[in-house]
Amino acid sequence: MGHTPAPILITGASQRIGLHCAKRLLQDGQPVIATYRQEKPGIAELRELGATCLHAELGDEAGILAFIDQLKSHTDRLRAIVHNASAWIAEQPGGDAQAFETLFRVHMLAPYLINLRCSELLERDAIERGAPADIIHLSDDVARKGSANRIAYCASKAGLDNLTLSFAASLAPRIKVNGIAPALILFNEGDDDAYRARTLAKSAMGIEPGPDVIYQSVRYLLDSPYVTGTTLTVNGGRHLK
Ligand SMILES: NC(=O)C1=CN([C@@H]2O[C@H](COP(=O)(O)OP(=O)(O)OC[C@H]3O[C@@H](n4cnc5c(N)ncnc54)[C@H](OP(=O)(O)O)[C@@H]3O)[C@@H](O)[C@H]2O)C=CC1
Ligand SMILES: Nc1nc2c(c(=O)[nH]1)N=C([C@H](O)[C@@H](O)CO)CN2
Repeated sequence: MGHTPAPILITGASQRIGLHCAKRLLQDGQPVIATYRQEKPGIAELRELGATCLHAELGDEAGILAFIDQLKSHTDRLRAIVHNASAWIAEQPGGDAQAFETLFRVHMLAPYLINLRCSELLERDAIERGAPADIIHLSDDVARKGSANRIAYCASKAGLDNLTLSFAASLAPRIKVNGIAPALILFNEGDDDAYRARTLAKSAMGIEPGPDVIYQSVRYLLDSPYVTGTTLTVNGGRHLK
């Protein structure tokens, strides 16, 4: 029986939501393995807090497989996997096959291969603890209705929602698999006032909530012994307008 809790893997944790959730989990006393693509100040922060930070290029198969090998050289068990890494790419006129493929790989192929090849690490922890382990997919509320200007992004997130259902059926009862579908959580630096006003008006709550609402959702899913195959909508009531 391992005395130290098994780590939680969070992909794309160098900034914003992933970084916030990694820091909150570390504050909870939970070991974290964080992936990054570019060395950013957030990675130095996580190292300072004791996280293991591993480089991962999740936009191509070779990078995904290389990361899985690297991960397995660092741990033989995992409490949970949070698939947070994401590229928010808008459509180019006429489409861009390379962008489409990158979105598919980051949002679907990486979770697919990591889940299939690392479920043994989750099962090992679940058996040791006598309680289920977790996989959490960060999706997007926009998958519910489609997106006129991020068609490929949205389709890849819809595919991720379907992976949640299949993996939940396949991995129960030792591993729960759920999604979180946010709408606006955090604006980006370049978002101008007009865009911000338009976006805030799209939800019933009309606020930019910040990343802790996602950590709260992650915490709920980790702590529930019964919820699986579910995608939590964290959208401020966007579907009501
Ligand atoms: N922010 C929001 O309001 C919303 C967010 N979401 C979802 O929540 C999650 C977190 O959102 P947010 O924090 O804004 O995400 P970001 O746009 O900040 O992206 C998170 C990380 O993904 C990593 N990433 C991107 N492409 C790759 C790649 N090819 N390989 C490896 N890593 C990659 C980046 O790493 P690096 O910086 O090191 O390159 C980045 O730091 C995402 O899945 C997003 O789709 C959904 C709806 C709303
Ligand atoms: N990978 C990302 N996905 C999304 C982002 C982001 O910054 N990175 N941002 C959004 C927006 O919040 C959008 O919902 C409203 O501006 C959606 N997905």
